Amino acid sequence: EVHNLTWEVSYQYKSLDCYKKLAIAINGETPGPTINATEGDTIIVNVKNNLLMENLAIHWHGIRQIGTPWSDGTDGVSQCGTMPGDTFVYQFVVDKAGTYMYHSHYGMQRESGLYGLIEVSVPSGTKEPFTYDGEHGVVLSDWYHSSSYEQATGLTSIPYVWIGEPQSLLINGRGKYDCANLSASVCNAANPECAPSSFTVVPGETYRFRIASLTSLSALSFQIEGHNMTVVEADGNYVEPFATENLYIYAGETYSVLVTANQSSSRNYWITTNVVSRNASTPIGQAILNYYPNQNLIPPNTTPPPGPLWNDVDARKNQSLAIEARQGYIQIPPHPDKVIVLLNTQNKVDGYTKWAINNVSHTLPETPYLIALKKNWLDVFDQTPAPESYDYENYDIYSVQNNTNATTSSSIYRLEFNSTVDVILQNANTMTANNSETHPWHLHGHDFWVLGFGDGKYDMKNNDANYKFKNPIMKNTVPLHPYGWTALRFQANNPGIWLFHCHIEAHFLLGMLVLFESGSSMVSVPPQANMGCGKTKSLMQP
Ligand SMILES: O=C1O[C@H]([C@@H](O)CO)C(O)=C1O
Repeated sequence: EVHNLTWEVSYQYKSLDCYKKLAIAINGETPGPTINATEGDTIIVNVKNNLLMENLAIHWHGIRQIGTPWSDGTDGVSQCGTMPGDTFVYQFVVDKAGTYMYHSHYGMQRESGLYGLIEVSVPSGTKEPFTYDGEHGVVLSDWYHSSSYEQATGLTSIPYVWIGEPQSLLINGRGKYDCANLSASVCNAANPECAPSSFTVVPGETYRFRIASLTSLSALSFQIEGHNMTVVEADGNYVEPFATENLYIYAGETYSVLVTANQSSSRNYWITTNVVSRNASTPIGQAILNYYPNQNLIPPNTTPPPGPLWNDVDARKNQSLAIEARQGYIQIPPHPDKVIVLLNTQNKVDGYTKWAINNVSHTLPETPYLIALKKNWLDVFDQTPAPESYDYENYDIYSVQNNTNATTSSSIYRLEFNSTVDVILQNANTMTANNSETHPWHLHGHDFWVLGFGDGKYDMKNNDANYKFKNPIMKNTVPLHPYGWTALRFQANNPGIWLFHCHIEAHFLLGMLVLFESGSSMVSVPPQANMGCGKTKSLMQP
């Protein structure tokens, strides 16, 4: 089946958390429309940029774009941003059932609300390894009252101005800011736009909640008062089911959990989400689990569950360790052809605060990499190979980072086509004493196997011994925990050039990204629609 969608992207005044602020909407809505499709379907999205004053690119997060790298929607990598007034047509196949998402991949635009869910069901006649009676989609996001322009300006200035913590957490685009002391024209608690989201369940039935985190900064915990959840899917891959009271979810991750409506049906229950990993004052986000036939917006008279403590790192690591592939769904190449170690540090470069990988803070070129590679334009990006390791014998990951030798570069990693690559993400202290952050790393164009997580410095001499998992799950986004390491393996089997980056908007802007090229010479000639910027102007036909 072919789904032909027409989207108009524009700024709209929204009161998502009761506070009136500009948001980017698709056909007037944020979150945008959910894309519902069946495995094997073709999705065509005609995206009209009505933002008036800024470019646009939309990334289909978790969709591997096999054979369609032009549709990955990443400004500076796969395409030139679509200019105001122009329409860009994305076309791709959703080749694997599961829960995915889409969002802007232009500057820090995602922060403004340009995102939504992609739900891909199994082909008819195929059974999933679990059953349920109904389903609900849940988009989690954090919400700032400052604009992405103010944020990006502060982050790229001297002195550095950090964005701070979000004002609200949203569940399906609805939150509640405290409007006390603000005029009703700015913040109106009675505005129906910020009434809580409500999810209706029939007593006794089991529901699949497809949950995606589109936060720009926050790591979250998600919980439903009085109900356990069973995790069954992560990033479009089946999980060996495990029950939990709360789900930790990092920016760029998706999960499916099964929830049975097995509590007293005489009332509704709270659904809450709260910030973890950072010491935020952001209030919890709230929604309602509505037991039919109670009225859907009646707030329970219980205290909403506050969720786990922000600094309970062990609980988060334990969930990471609990996620394994569902039995029967594992096939992994036994050995890597190459091992790349990526040290994550916060650095100063020429007085600017940056994030760097092996001391290189990455920048995107004017001309998209994919087209530069196809055309063999050597002057578009730095041809020096990106560094594959750091000085791990001497480097102290616990000391305050004050590298003076960090640089910026547009260099890339070139991987042999079809080779198996292990990537070890190594965390370290930031430029603040006794501080190391959580970074959710997302790979475009592929899923990877999660080989293991550990504390401290990864032991390079004792490679495989560090890998803990018997049944590594495939994912496209994985957390790197404070002062720890995360190991993953993937096959470079998708021709093109693909971003691998921290999914925190501010960190991506500040260079916390790398690029993996493989088999790009096999990619066919780029559509004109992807061109128009940098050197690609020379390819435009009249
Ligand atoms: O990139 C970041 O900068 C701040 C802090 O390190 C300096 O203000 C922070 O918490 C980040 O994640």
